[in-house]
Amino acid sequence: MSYQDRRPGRPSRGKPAPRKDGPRRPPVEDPARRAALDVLYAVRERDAYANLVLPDLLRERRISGRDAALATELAYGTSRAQGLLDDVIAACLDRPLSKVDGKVLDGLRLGAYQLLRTRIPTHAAVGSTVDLVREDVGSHIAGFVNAVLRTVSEKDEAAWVEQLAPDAEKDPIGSFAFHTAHPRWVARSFAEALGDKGAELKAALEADDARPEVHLVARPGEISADELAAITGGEVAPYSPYGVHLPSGSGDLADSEPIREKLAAVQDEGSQLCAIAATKAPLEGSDERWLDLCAGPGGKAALMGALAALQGARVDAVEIAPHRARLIEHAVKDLPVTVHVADGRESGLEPGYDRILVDAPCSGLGALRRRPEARWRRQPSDVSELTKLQAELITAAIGLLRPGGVLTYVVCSPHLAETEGVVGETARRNKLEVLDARELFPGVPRLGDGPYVQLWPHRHGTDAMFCAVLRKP
Ligand SMILES: C[S@@+](CC[C@H](N)C(=O)[O-])C[C@H]1O[C@@H](n2cnc3c(N)ncnc32)[C@H](O)[C@@H]1O
Repeated sequence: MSYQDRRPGRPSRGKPAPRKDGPRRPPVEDPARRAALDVLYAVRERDAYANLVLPDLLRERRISGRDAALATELAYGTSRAQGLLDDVIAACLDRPLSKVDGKVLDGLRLGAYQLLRTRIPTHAAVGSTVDLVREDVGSHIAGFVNAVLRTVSEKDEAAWVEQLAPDAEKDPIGSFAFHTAHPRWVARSFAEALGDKGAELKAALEADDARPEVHLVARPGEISADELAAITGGEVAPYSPYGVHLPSGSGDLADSEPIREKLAAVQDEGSQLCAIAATKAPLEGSDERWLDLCAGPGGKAALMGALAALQGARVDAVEIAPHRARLIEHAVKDLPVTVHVADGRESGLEPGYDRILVDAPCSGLGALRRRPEARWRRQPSDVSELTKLQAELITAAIGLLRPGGVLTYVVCSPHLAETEGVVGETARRNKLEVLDARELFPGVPRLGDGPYVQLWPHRHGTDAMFCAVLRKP
């Protein structure tokens, strides 16, 4: 289908006639789809993060209730499924996708998502999308958008996948990747970490494509997980003693009382478990000086700080980005945590720490559920740059650790290069003892053969966090 094929007003056989091109009608009031489309523009044009743009936009425009839920579903769902939607749209065009104007493509993605992955009726999905694109790009494009979306609507998602996905026998990873809207390289990295190209890979990718639950952490010493669950209507988490899982659709939490009062914060249960592990790794001798070397925005620093307060320890929190350091300051207010804006590779801090957490910058492949557009933005080449930085940060941490001290290395990724690869190599080179991290995750099932811990959404309901614990001789 090309722009020329479908001019506005040209009737299409057997389908509802597109609207006549006439004087511009006032736009239909559709705040949810308008917000979702504006989020897609921001992600594509400004490299914005959907999960940061949308909440601000909903607040600014006072969109709430069902409209907010629909905007969220459409903005995040469309971002998450982008590659799959693009393949379907491309199959309906007679020109490369790269020749389609950016705003028009965002509109087509939004429309195709509604057609393939929601129960919104075809006429509403198509009509509302055509209206939005017409408003932003002009009437001349309406016929084209209408025609492409009508073609998309001729099959459901399963039929499109059947037509376009690689053969499952010949290319199981490519096939699962296509079915679950993941780039192939991401699916391959999951397969390598799991050691599986079959049912478990499928389960991992499916869980990664589902909307995640929101987890809260109850601040130790302030409120128990039971109390927090009772206040919020959530459920006590299965593994973290401080965790609460909220029911889906809990809405904007920033204003809820426990969070405002700093009794609780939003934090994935896997992150909680890793921060707790960093504070519990076995140690002989003093246990008072703790360091969080990559601390922004401060989730783990706050949990470590609360645990440090209970046992008379202190935490230094290092962060290279000043704006993220400010977020840490906010998160650790009233806790025994000192924030330093510095490069962790040369922080200038006094060596001799008893415990150090290196929660290193990483590809984030373990939290793709929470960052809707990330899977399509990340590139394999990002990983090699990151592993260099990760190794440098671990090496700097080793220099700051006292003999007998423990270093916990965490990334939110299952990619072997930034997990076992970087840790194994750096530990060998520096003659560190690798401890069995599984012992620091009591009650957590399916942790494999050790000594490292890799959590997974499909096994544990957490982000895919990796944790290694090393002791300096
Ligand atoms: C994975 S995040 C840490 C998350 C944090 N621990 C939490 O739980 O909220 C990694 C952080 O490291 C910071 N960072 C990147 N390079 C750094 C460096 N060379 N030194 C210190 N921090 C760095 C990033 O800005 C980012 O805030």
